[in-house]
Amino acid sequence: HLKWQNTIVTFRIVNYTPDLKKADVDRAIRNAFRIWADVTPLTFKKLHEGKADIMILFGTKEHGDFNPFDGPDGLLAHAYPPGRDIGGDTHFDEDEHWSKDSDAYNLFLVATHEFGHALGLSHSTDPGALMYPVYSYSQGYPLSEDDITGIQALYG
Ligand SMILES: CC(C)C[C@H](C(=O)NO)C(=O)N[C@@H](CC(=O)O)C(=O)NCc1ccccc1
Ligand SMILES: [Ca+2]
Ligand SMILES: [Zn+2]
Repeated sequence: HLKWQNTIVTFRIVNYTPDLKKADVDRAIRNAFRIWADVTPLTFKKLHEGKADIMILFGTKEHGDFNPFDGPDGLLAHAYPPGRDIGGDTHFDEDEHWSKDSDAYNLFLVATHEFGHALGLSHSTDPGALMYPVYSYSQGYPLSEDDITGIQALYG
């Protein structure tokens, strides 16, 4: 599929980074989903066990999907487009430092970018877009017009 067929999309945080308090990870993930929920008809439901649409985990190097991470910097995270099984799953490179401020790398910002992929967006060529391929820290609202146009072309 290009997109999720249900308006309720489930997610589960399978493990946590030691870089942040559990509550900070939960908040960053919740806020990242809210950004997309606010511009689509989608609702995101957190599961505490079992198989969710979007399984979220932190791992290093080879972490179970044959798309290994690469140590500090470089690849930060990846997410699979909508679909069964690995579809939607979102993985973060635990060899990065995850932050809740301007320190590299801000978990909320990276998660919002990754969930864009998990909802079906690919990269943008617009340097002001959150879906631009390269991380850059910014405060305030993370989505550009380009991001919103993109997601509403899929789910609007
Ligand atoms: C080819 C993919 C798998 C590269 C990967 C990515 O885009 N994941 O969504 C990634 O980690 N990209 C790095 C940049 C790079 O590897 O060149 C990145 O900063 N991604 C996270 C990001 C990008 C833009 C805004 C916020 C977060
Ligand atoms: Ca890395
Ligand atoms: Zn990306």
